[in-house]
Amino acid sequence: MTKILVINAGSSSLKYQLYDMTDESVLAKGRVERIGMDASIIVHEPTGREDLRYVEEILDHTAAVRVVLQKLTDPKYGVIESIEDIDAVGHRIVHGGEKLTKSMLINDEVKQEIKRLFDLAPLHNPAHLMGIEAMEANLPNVPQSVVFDTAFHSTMPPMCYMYPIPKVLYKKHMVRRYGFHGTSHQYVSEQAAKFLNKPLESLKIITCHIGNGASVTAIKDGKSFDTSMGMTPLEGLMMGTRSGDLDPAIVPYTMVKEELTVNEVNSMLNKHSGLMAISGLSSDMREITDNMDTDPNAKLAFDMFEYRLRKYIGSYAAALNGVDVIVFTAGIGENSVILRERVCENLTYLGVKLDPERNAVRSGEDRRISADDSKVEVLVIPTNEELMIARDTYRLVQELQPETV
Ligand SMILES: Nc1ncnc2c1ncn2[C@@H]1O[C@H](COP(=O)(O)OP(=O)(O)O)[C@@H](O)[C@H]1O
Ligand SMILES: CC(=O)OP(=O)(O)O
Ligand SMILES: [Mg+2]
Repeated sequence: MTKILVINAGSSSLKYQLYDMTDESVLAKGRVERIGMDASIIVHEPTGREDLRYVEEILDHTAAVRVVLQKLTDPKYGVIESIEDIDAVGHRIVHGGEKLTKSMLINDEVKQEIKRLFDLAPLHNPAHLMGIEAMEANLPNVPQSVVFDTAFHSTMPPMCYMYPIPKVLYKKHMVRRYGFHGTSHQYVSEQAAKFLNKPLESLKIITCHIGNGASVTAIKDGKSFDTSMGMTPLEGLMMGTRSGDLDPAIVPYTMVKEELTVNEVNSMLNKHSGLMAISGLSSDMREITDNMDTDPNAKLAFDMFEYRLRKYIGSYAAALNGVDVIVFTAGIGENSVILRERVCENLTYLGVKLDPERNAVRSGEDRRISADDSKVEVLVIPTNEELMIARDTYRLVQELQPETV
């Protein structure tokens, strides 16, 4: 029971990693992108072997799952002999709501609940269910588990998760803050404590997961106290294509002025805002930083992104009454030297002192980027949501079949 396949199904993509849990090694990973469009891109990277990349029409998630299983067992590019060698499948699920607060094996009730939450994560949950059902169709006898982005944040107190609006909306329609990227915030906070060789419970930590989707979490006693995403992954920071926080009055106002439907305004805020909207250039931080010295729109996009992130860090330092550790992670957090520099140069009032040489190092390792005399430890910890999902899945299948342990 050691080979665990981890699936992260998005609306138009499906990412996968196959682990051997005897030593937590990755046997292969890859992704199918542009599912349902005319030219899907397939990337398969078996460890220690030649990578494969090609274009083919993949109509839906069931077809994408078939491609993944074929690649994993392919005579040339495969890493296992048969799909029977896969012992369990773990799925990332963005929204678990109030009921699904820990990782679990999939059953009909769990699937129903994921479905009930479609409205709260319209970009993510429908795709996850497609991924689950496609896997079930292809591997009917293999146990499958779900690991929720929201789970780590279920420790938030009501003061942090309630919105100051009529309570009936919470009772009737689940309107409250849930938070996301929890698997990542949890992983990097645990790694940070290990790196510093200090008990996790003794640290006040602010974790910044800055990828295409981005969120900040305030962690105390090893638990999520507050986080920047809310009922949906739209609240909080400015992101690649998402607005993050704004005056809610903008929604009805623009709907009236521009004659937008509910779907159109949702799409505007989720898919056509953020870095993309302000720069008019790209949602990709690399393109923004490459162009910001010459393009004023790219500069404004970067400045807003950085400023909004810094304000959250400041407010979470207030929420925790101080901060011992700031962690940067995910695509931008791990890679953008300039973003980390700009954020930290304006946090000196907290006692943050960045070491520019350490900050400039490019590496896939956990690392300190603050100076030795900084009052706050500033770390870069590469996230690994897939490993967390594989670990939880492995634990759940072991509990299921204790005789094989
Ligand atoms: N070297 C780099 N410098 C700056 N930004 C980078 C670099 N590499 C990746 N990124 C940024 O990371 C973001 C994607 O992050 P990622 O965590 O992969 O997002 P997601 O998982 O939400 O798709 C993009 O904005 C991309 O530009
Ligand atoms: C919750 C969320 O925003 O996820 P992602 O960053 O993968 O879009
Ligand atoms: Mg991500």
